[in-house]
Amino acid sequence: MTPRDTFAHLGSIIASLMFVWAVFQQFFPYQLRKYIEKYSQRLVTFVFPYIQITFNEFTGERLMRSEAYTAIENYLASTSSTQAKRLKADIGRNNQSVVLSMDDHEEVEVEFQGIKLWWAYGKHVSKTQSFSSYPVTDEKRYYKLTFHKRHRDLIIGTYLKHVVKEGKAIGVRNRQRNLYTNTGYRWSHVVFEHPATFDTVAMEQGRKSEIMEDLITFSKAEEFYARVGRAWKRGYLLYGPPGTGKSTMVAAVANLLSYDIYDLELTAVKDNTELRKLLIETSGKSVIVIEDIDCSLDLTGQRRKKTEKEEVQEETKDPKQRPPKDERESRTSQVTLSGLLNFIDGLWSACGGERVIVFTTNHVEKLDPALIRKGRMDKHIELSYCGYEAFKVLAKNYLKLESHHLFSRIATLLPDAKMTPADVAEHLMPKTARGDAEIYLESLIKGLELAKEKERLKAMEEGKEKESSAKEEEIAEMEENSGR
Ligand SMILES: Nc1ncnc2c1ncn2[C@@H]1O[C@H](COP(=O)(O)OP(=O)(O)OP(=O)(O)O)[C@@H](O)[C@H]1O
Ligand SMILES: [Mg+2]
Repeated sequence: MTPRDTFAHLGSIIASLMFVWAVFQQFFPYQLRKYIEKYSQRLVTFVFPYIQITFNEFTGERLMRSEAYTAIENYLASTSSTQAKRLKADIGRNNQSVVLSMDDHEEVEVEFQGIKLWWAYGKHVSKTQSFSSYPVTDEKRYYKLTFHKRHRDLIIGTYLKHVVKEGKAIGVRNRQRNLYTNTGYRWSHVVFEHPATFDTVAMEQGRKSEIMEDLITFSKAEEFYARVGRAWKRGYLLYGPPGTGKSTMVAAVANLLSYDIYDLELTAVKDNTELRKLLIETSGKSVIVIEDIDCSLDLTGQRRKKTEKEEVQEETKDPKQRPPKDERESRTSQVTLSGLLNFIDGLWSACGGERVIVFTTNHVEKLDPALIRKGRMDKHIELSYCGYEAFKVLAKNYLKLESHHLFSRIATLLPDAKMTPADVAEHLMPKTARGDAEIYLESLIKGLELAKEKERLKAMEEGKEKESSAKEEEIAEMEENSGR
């Protein structure tokens, strides 16, 4: 029997005595009763050297759900599922996993810096008479923390802060995440449930680990950013041909860090004021992504101009449906590069909470160096054609294959075929109910051979073009010389 059990036993004896007291109290005069009550309380506190703190589920006049209660619930979830004998189960807020918590009147033991503490879960039930004739049962749930009074300072000062911080972090990890998109200057959202993770992204393991480490370090560096006086943000530029996994990687980043995603469509934003409004509304713990940045911003500082075809379409519209000219013109006075840069540099210093900002592009060479300099876009990541290591990731994920005799043939074809991971993945997609890996690998080999041949012809064409333009230049030079 632990000392606390002994005290608990003692407590129940005192409780029984108090019950006896309650029965007989009506026979004692009021003054004497008060006197005995006061001293019995003191006696209990004296012999029971433990402190108890109750955290009710609802607090305040408006009965808001207490943040501390929710944090404790999250904090105790894993201990409860391993220790408690009676558990309650519910669907988590991410709508995917089952969350376990201890049932009524269960208790778990926790250790903090070598000190034992006990968390109990309980409820007070009271019956209140409602307007209908049926009484309504009112349940008030609570967590009760018990610890020895000699640890009072440590528990109240350090441990409770630790519980709330830890519980909130677990809550963030388990929360339902959203994908926000903007229509004009308004965000709307859907639940974000993209399955991509760094395990499914096909790229060399070394680069993958480096990116993951960078992200995790960033997400834990709140104190560092505060100390050096920098806004807690990190910029990523993902570039490469279409179908090499840029959008997939954005989803993997959000899943790794448990962040929301804000997919900012710059072409739908009228001007810098709207852009500012949108960015200020983003919350912390989010990835803000601007896809195809080269198509959204003309890098002279103005937004992409309408193509001739779009202009003609607008002009040939029914005049009744066509917006007035002023409005059409004002809609093309757009977000500027300098506006965007100002926000990236300045805005987030004023808003708390970490943010990862990602630009994607197919044409990195077109980007203004000001947009992608270090400090704005801290990491430049090239996603390129499928190499052997990337292929192996796809084969493992799509076909559950770690090795195969056809792998060596694929390894020799890949470098010259210049096939994107999206195309490789297409060959590995299940096409029949009877999924035979060999059929898919052979289809990929055929695809690679074809792609290699195309690349060869393209190179020849380019070679010819170069040759003929060199010849043209030579002729022009000769003509010029002879004319002189
Ligand atoms: N590196 C990769 N790892 C895993 N899957 C990939 C990879 N690249 C492409 N894919 C697959 O191909 C599809 C298209 O890829 P994704 O949309 O990420 O390409 P992208 O680089 O964003 O292309 P775009 O430049 O056209 O936007 C994805 O659904 C994904 O399944
Ligand atoms: Mg994309």
